[in-house]
Amino acid sequence: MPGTDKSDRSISQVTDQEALDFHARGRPGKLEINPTKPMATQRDLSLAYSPGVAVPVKAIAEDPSRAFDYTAKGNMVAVISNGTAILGLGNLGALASKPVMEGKSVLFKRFADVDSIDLEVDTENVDEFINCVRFLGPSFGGINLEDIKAPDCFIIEQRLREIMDIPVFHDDQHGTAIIAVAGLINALHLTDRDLKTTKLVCNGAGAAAIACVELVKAMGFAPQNITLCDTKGVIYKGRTEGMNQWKSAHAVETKARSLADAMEGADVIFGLSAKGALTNEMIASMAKNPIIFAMANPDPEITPEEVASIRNDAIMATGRSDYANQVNNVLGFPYIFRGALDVRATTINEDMKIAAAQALANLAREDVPDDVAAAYQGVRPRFGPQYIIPVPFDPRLISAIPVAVARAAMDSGVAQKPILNMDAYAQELSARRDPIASTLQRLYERVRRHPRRVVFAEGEEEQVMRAAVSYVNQRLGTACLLGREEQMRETAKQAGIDLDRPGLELVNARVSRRVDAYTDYLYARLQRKGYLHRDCQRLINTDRNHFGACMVALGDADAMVTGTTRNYSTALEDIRRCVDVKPGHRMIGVSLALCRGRTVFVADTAVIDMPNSEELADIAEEAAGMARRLGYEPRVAMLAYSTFGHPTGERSERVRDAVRILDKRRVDFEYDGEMAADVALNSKVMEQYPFCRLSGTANVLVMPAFHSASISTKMLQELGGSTVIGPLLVGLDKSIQIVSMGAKDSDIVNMAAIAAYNASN
Ligand SMILES: NC(=O)C1=CN([C@@H]2O[C@H](COP(=O)(O)OP(=O)(O)OC[C@H]3O[C@@H](n4cnc5c(N)ncnc54)[C@H](OP(=O)(O)O)[C@@H]3O)[C@@H](O)[C@H]2O)C=CC1
Ligand SMILES: CC(=O)C(=O)O
Ligand SMILES: [Mg+2]
Repeated sequence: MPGTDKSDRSISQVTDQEALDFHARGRPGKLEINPTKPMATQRDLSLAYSPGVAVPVKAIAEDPSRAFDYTAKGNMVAVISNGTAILGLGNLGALASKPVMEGKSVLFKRFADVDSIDLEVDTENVDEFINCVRFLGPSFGGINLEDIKAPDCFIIEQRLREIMDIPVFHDDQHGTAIIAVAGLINALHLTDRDLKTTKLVCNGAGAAAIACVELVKAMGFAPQNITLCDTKGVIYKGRTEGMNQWKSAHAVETKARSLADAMEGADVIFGLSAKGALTNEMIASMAKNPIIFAMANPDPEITPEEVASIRNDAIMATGRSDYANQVNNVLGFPYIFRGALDVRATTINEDMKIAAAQALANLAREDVPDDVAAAYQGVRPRFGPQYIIPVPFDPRLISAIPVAVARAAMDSGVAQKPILNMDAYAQELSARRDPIASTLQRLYERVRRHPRRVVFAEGEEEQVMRAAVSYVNQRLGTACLLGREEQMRETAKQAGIDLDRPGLELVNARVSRRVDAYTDYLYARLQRKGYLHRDCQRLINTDRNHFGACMVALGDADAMVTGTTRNYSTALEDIRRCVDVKPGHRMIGVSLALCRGRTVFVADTAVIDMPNSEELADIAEEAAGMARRLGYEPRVAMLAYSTFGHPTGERSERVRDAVRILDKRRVDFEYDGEMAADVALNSKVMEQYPFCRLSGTANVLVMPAFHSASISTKMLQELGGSTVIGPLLVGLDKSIQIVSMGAKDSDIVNMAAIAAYNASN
């Protein structure tokens, strides 16, 4: 059954229940809307709403182009569907299409920082649909039509393009065509084929198929070498059944009548139809080194496993993320609109589409640099049959494709706001990349290559169970859930969590054979600190933090994560009874704050209350080490309220002394101070101190005390819109992390991955 297959093939394989839970949990759905301007005071209200709002209203009324300056229009795309062709699932109606449309909107934001809203229009009447969309034009910078069945989609798109002055793009047609053509360019290259003589069969003659065939012909394929098939078989000249003008335009003179006939000796098959439409016999009858793009979603026309069982000379692609070569329009629409919006293009024309396809094809041929390799599950890909197209998480897409699209728009005369400096534009685009995703991806990737056994100490908690399941599903290693088995099973049953899977272990301290060993170990550590043997036995038997930490201390697990049910300091005390600080190190907390394309490490956010100068220097070293382990070259700012001696004060003196201590220690990273936070983080302000030894703005901030560290990270999170991960515990002899109370399963699994990562580094 789709979605329940638990084979090892995929790291993103999900069960149906997981998919439902994902959508239902927290705020239902996948989107929310956030304001971009403060709305806290009477003055804010007066500016944002009446009377202030009247000023931009009048400006726009006078000059409509000002809407791009004063409203969100220029970065806003509507994803619009009537649900008549939802993926390959058919006509399930407008409402049922909402999860897909919300998903597309999220992908716009996630991959290209385009704001997007989904609109489901409840009509199958073409004129009604067109009328509904045309009048929405002023609200948006672009319209992305989605999952509208053929031939209605052709009429809808064409009419809307004629009457609207913003780009209208039917993603299933052109997005799919662009990606399929990019993959095809590379597959033809690898199989040494000449496109003029290559024979292509396309199964499906709907939105995606017709657009693909048109783009393939525009590339130079000979029309007589392309055979289109639909549910009635081959579309041949003279056929009358199930025809329309768009199919007729591609009808060929041929004796072939069935898909099987057409596929005999074919070089390429495009599947844009439905699950299972291709048979083993058809695949066997294709030419040598066939190119097979089975693009139906969610299930392809034929699976890569089936193809592999028949022949080993094929280049195979599907629309799914869990196989090599994902030919899916997600690789296109976010970036194509990004480029089109940035030059305020009036349309997305053929030149822009071909430029996008070419840019995508070229990207797959480039060497994959280190920071990109993390996006490719495990092995660094090299251009070849298993890698003809980049993956959606490839961080280079955001700079490569919009640049090509914007340039093509400018060259073809549809750009209303040309970009003068393309290099600067490419850099700006890279900064739009979501930094948390690439940091975590790199980390996950390392753990996947060195899977670790992690203790989830609060195993009876529902969110902890979900995190453990996710940890295992993502192939990060073994998850040990601590708790009473009966209780865990009951909670899991209620929550619909399947605990019976390889790699997930339920560990009950009360019946564990290791209780004596852990008790003896703990007693040896605590006997001169007022603990009797039976006190230690009770801690091991009844307290999961102690039991879990001893598992790690005695090598029965590599790492541990806890904290959802106890406050941080209590959990830390529990752990410290069982685990030492690493010799020569100091235990501190480091938080990662990710905001507007920047990542900064803040320390110490967890342990030392009022550090003296020595301790501040230690904190700098530990935090710099952590930054380096996560792939950042540290530039450490020793923060204070003063900058390089002004104003003077006792706390700043300590920070200044810490810098002198670091000088004496000859540490191998950049640091300077004392300095105020704006000097550390703003290059313009830093320029006023030309002697400052940092080569750029700081990415590690050492706070003068725990309270300032804690207060500032929490303020960043609450007011500054930053994502804050941590505090991460650094300097312990064993890898243990504490999440904050009430952490969500995704936070817990991130922490477990970090703990697993630290266990190897
Ligand atoms: N990988 C990707 O990025 C994308 C994949 N797709 C996939 O392509 C498929 C079609 O989508 P779309 O074009 O939007 O849908 P449409 O409804 O516009 O077209 C569907 C077409 O497929 C044909 N078809 C359906 N079942 C079969 C079959 N068993 N054998 C032959 N032909 C068949 C229909 O034939 P008839 O005309 O006779 O009814 C029709 O021509 C879907 O599975 C979708 O998920 C779509 C967009 C992007
Ligand atoms: C990917 C997509 O848009 C589809 O399958 O319809
Ligand atoms: Mg679609």
